[in-house]
Amino acid sequence: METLTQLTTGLRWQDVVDILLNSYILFRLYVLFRGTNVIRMIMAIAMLWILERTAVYMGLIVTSWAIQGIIAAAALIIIIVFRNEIASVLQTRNFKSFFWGIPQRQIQTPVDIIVEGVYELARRKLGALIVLPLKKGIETVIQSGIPWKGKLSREMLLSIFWHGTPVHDGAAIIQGDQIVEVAAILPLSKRTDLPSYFGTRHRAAIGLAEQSDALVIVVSEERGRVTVFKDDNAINIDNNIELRHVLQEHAGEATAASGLKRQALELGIAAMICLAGITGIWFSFARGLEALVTLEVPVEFMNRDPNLEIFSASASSVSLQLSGSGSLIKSIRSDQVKIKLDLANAVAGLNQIPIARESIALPPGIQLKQVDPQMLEVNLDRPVQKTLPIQPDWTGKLADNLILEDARLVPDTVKVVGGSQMLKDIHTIYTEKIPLDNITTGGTVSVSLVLQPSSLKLEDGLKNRIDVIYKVRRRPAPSS
Ligand SMILES: Nc1ncnc2c1ncn2[C@@H]1O[C@H](COP(=O)(O)OP(=O)(O)OP(=O)(O)O)[C@@H](O)[C@H]1O
Repeated sequence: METLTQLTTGLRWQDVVDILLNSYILFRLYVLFRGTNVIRMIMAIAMLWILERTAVYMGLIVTSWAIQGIIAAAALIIIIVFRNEIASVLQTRNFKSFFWGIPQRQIQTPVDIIVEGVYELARRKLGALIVLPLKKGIETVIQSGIPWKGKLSREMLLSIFWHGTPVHDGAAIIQGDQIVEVAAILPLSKRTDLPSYFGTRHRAAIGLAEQSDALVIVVSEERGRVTVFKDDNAINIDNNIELRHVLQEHAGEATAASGLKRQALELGIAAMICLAGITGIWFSFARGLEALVTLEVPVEFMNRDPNLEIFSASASSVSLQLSGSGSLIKSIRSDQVKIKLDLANAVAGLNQIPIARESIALPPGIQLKQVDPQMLEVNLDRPVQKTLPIQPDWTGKLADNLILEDARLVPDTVKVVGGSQMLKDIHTIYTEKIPLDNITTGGTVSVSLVLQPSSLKLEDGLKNRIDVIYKVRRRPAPSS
């Protein structure tokens, strides 16, 4: 319970959307590919992934590498081996079914109409091939014929298989109470043990029965006989009662397979598995074994009064200790973390700005552990200009027999820019130290100015160097 609370604390609404959205995408993929071999391969890959995670958790390095390799190869195999199946699924679905369509409930096949139609075809010796698919799709096995959206009726069956009709060759496919396709080409069986009177029509029926769970009815043109093919069985039908019985059995399976309750249960379980899977993946990334990192992040100031300038801050960057799952922490960069301090309430002078949690923007899944320092001192002031005299900062001592007679500075004043408060107390700018010890004659020395405090600046374009022209003379010898 405690672990659950730990896991869910700090869960943002974006995280919930993240989990739900990806679960829905996974669920839609399931709905799109269910009943095909692709979904079985994807499930196998999912199992491998769980194994791989377990191996990583247990520290089985080579095993986890090996499984990773198998997963990569399996993903490639799916695309290559099942490319036709994938293409066929994508082609046969419309836009709606990709995103929100719920699979339609199978409408019950009207068995009596088929029985009547088939026996009428047999009586008239009209060859016919009728397919009643069950749960597995047959799109990938047959060569699709001509789409035919027509309500199933005895007359419709007779007219489709009438010799004069252009679509009488091939098979008619019935789904629910609709004939959905005619002139479909079925795969021929390669069996060698078939009776000699089984020509290509029968072979095609056997071929489809072998490769799917569909039931196929054949009306022989030559013999006027009805045969039903299902799985590996060929059932010779002697009368319409027998045919009704076989069809009802198949229709019962179809209803059970596509019954609303069963379908709702299957989709409900699939939805729960998708949600659980994505939640597991999300938590393993976002809340996996916790790791720590310390980042030095530069501070950005915002909402400053435009009449004030920042003349100094106690630090320009802040050290943040962050925690999160190992994989997230490993990939984090300092430019993904931002610290924005609000100076809207700051006034001229020294301001203490606390570094609040809200002013730190972190990537999703990363938590803040520690901030150092927790407060910044920011000195704001109105910038002003001031012209100040320059003083040479002599150091050391001239030789005893020499006197510094004159020193001229070029220029002898300088324009500086700084905060108004600070400049109030500054009356002179000093040069860097000029040693007297080595001076023996007059001359010129080029020196730089010392700008103290560091927020003090020279006016734009001014050079931080001046010339000091000095003269020395010999001290008159003491009169004896
Ligand atoms: N692969 C196929 N898929 C769908 N229909 C096929 C296929 N091959 C043949 N047919 C259908 O079977 C007809 C040919 O039947 P054929 O006489 O060769 O078979 P049969 O098994 O002897 O049947 P019948 O007893 O009716 O003569 C074709 O005109 C066509 O309508």
